[in-house]
Amino acid sequence: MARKAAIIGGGVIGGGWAARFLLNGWDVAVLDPDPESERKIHAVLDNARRSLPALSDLPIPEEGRLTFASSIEDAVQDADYIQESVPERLEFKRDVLARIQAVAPNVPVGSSTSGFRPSQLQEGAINPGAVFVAHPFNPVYLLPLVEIVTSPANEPELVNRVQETLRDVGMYPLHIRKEIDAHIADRLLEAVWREALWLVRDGIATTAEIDDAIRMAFGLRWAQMGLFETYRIAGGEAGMRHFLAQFGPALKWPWTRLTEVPDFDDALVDLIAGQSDRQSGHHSIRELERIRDSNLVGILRALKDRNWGAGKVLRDHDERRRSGVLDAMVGDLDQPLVMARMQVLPGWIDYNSHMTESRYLFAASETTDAFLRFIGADMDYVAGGHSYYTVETHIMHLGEGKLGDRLTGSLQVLHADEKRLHVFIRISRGEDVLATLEQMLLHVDMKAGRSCPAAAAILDRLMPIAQAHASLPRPEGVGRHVGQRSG
Ligand SMILES: NC(=O)C1=CN([C@@H]2O[C@H](COP(=O)(O)OP(=O)(O)OC[C@H]3O[C@@H](n4cnc5c(N)ncnc54)[C@H](O)[C@@H]3O)[C@@H](O)[C@H]2O)C=CC1
Ligand SMILES: C[N+](C)(C)CC(=O)CC(=O)[O-]
Repeated sequence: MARKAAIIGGGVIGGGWAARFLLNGWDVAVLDPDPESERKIHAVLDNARRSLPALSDLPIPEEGRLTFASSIEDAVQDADYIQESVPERLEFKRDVLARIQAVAPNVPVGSSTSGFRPSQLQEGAINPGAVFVAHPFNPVYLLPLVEIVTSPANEPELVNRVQETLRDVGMYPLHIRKEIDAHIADRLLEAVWREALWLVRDGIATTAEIDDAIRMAFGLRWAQMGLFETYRIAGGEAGMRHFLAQFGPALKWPWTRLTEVPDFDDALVDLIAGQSDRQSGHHSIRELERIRDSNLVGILRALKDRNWGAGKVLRDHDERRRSGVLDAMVGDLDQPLVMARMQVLPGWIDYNSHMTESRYLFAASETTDAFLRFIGADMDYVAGGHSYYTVETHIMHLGEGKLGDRLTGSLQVLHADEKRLHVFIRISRGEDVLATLEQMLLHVDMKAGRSCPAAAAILDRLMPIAQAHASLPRPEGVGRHVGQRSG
């Protein structure tokens, strides 16, 4: 049975939480008194459905059930997890938490608060131990970080359980060592934000120029290495010590106005809002969200290819899901085995507006790799020095994949012996086969650089499948060479 999350407050952040849980297969109940809330949540969900599935080549779980509750009691009933995302006012949040705990005192309830400490939220609570801060980042359905801030009232067992829950929906819980106003990330962001306001107010730069200064340079560095690793490199071969010796004294000069706050008078608000309108007003907010989301997907996928930073979180999430997905997909062993489910992503489309040829080979690799893991030739096996290498592939293109198409990769074993694995892969959209790939793989001793028999445990899994597939009709196209007439 699907687990249930109750989302209390369905604005910018509550909507993002709802999408994160729903697209990871949880049922979600949203409570928000705003009469427009349902429309807004659906708009956020539409954007999330375009972007989140593109982070992985595994199929996303079946979407959970979304309901709109009419009361807190209704929303939190049977909930496994509760997330509060109401406006940032302490008394208001305390009141909402008290109403939640009057009906669900023992369910973990995370607060999205950007600045309050958990002990402030826990004051006067019915069960302070179940209340903690789970501070996410916009868009919650794409960005993995969630700052977990706790107080001594929170038992380690609950904190571990909450982190597990959030990992399950693809997030990266960072447990902050000590509670502090505004946690970690918002302290850093506020420093930049405050300085930027001065630069605009003093006429040094426009909002667009400040954004360029960030996105053309250090924003890119921060996205993949953060601050300290970046500065270590900036110290040259001598590293961080040299960097500190060179730039540490400059902190005293001082370049910034960090402790001062500009007056938010009408003149400053008009200046910033006016410049922002000129910079970005030709896009609606939902359009800007879509631009942001597809850029984020591109960056995250690049990091995922490198197994680095936020990309490593995506990979780990795939690994956690992979075995469950495979078990649910494979089906009868005496039929071609559905080993991969994929979606045609924007980066797979070429100048002919269809799925580019190299991606068919990629789709086949995903299929074969899943099969190899299925028979036990997984990463541990490879780490032991043995693997399968592809020595020949023949691709036939039979149809056109289009952006967003959901594809399956199925695999039929044509022949297997202790060294050779000869397979036939179909890349299909529903019943339509878009491409077939015939491949020969050889089992190799990677250190020696030559073929050798596979381990007995691998053959024990492989050979029964090969025998079962031997009675399947031989697929049309097996053994074809380029230029051969069909029929
Ligand atoms: N906007 C952002 O970038 C981020 C905000 N946060 C935090 O998330 C929380 C919510 O912020 P946003 O979503 O930006 O605000 P928002 O104004 O977009 O959403 C707040 C929602 O709460 C609803 N609400 C008001 N009274 C309620 C009640 N009694 N019960 C249920 N819902 C109620 C409102 O109708 C509104 O839809 C705040 O604590 C904020 O600090 C955290 C991370 C980022
Ligand atoms: C502006 N903000 C303080 C609400 C921002 C956050 O809390 C996190 C984010 O998404 O930047």
